[in-house]
Amino acid sequence: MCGIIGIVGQSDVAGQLYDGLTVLQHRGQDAAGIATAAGSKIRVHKGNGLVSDVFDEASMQLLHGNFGIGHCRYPTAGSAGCDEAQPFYVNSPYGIALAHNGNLINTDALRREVFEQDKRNVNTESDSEVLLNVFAHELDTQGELSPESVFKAIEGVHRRCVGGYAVTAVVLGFGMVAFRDTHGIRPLVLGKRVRDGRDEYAVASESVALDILGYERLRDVRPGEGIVVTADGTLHARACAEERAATPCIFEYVYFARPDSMMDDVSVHKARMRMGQKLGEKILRLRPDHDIDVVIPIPDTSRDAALEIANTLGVKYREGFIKNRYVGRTFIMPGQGERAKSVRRKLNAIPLEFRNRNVLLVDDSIVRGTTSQQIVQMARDAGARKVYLASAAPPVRHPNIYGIDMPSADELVAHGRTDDDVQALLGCDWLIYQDLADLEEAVSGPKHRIGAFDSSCFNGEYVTGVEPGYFERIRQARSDSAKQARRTI
Ligand SMILES: O=P(O)(O)OC[C@H]1O[C@H](OP(=O)(O)OP(=O)(O)O)[C@H](O)[C@@H]1O
Ligand SMILES: NC(=O)CC[C@H](N)C(=O)O
Ligand SMILES: [Mg+2]
Repeated sequence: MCGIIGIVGQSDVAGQLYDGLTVLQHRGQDAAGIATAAGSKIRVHKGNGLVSDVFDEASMQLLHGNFGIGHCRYPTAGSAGCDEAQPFYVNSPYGIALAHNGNLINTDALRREVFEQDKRNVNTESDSEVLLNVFAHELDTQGELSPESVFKAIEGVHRRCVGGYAVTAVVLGFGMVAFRDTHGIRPLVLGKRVRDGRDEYAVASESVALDILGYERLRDVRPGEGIVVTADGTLHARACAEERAATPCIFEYVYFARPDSMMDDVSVHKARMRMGQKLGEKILRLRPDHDIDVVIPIPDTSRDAALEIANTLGVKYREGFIKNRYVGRTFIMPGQGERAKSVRRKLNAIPLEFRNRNVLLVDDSIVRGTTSQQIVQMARDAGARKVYLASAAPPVRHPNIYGIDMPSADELVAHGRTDDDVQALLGCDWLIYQDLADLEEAVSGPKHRIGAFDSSCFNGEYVTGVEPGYFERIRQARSDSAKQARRTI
């Protein structure tokens, strides 16, 4: 899941973009970049690494302009090389730079179409560069540059691109553009602040970026909607596709987003607490006479849910694993070897909290099983009598194709396995998963703010539909073994 941000201010925005990216870092740790527009130049600085690695004082000083965009990347297409870091730039028409969160599922067909019909070469394997060229071509076919011609171009993108996408772009001499796929799979929020009596606007993947920059959260960008903020700070917005209710990716609430973010008007923190409450109630239903002594979260993301499970069970909550704050998120690391090694480097047990106790470990999700398998063993080594494991999400049994890099079903520990099989594989004494209906209810909340979700990795139902043969193609291109083979060629 990448993080994106776009700002139109009244003075240079590079500093704000940098600060915004640092709080979106949890969405992508592989590469980062900023593009700003001033005079006759779009300036782009990007590279592999964390935001703090990619930028230094010298590079920041070159990023002039009162409007710009930023990106931190977690690759789901192409390679992890620095040529596929974002934003991407294209010189015609006008000069455009674009940053994309999500994943297109018709990239191959689009790439051919862009080359044969639009006469544009896409120079990398990135789906985001394809998306940029589709947008550029669609804008090129419009008349004079105006908010309306940009909206028409976004309509063209929606007609041609299939998949999940939240996008920010800058058009030289004009302003910032933002849009969200027609299902609203990927998140995008709009904010405003006033400086010296003049309006400044920002869009970002998560509202936490708006918070720390002092922007008021106005609303989420609607599915299919286009946003244009011209360089003078005037906001234009209109539907660029038939209006429909958003079906946001439920995995954002389970794992990706920061708990202090609001997404599609739902507090991620509250959603996670409700997940804990529901799972606690399920445990009580199935085992009213349970013998759990203590509930221990697997940090970081499961903490909110674990605390509510403990409250619901009336059992102590203890921090039994200490996280090394200098190791990043393991799930979004590119290869299985690195992920597996990182769990042990990242988490260490406090034996005192485990010795002679029946512990309930809680994780937000179990995907490849990399974390839970090692953690269950660590709990036993630390002296636990029995080790139970609860997952605040249902079993992940299907690939994600809209911006989370789990393309291959056979890498998922629950794929083709019963819950008992997974329990045996992970080595725990009892494994309990959240039910999907409970998860969806937990996220939409008592006010039913979200009617339906993209829950495809849990139920195999893909809101865009999927062409026959697609899953096999991405499995061949993007499975861990395919990536490993590419690295060794
Ligand atoms: O079953 P797996 O394939 O191991 O994936 C699931 C685990 O990965 C994530 O943690 P991560 O370390 O990425 O981040 P966190 O510190 O935010 O929990 C998630 O929170 C689970 O703990
Ligand atoms: N996770 C994402 O949003 C990835 C964006 C884009 N598909 C890339 O691979 O760079
Ligand atoms: Mg985790």
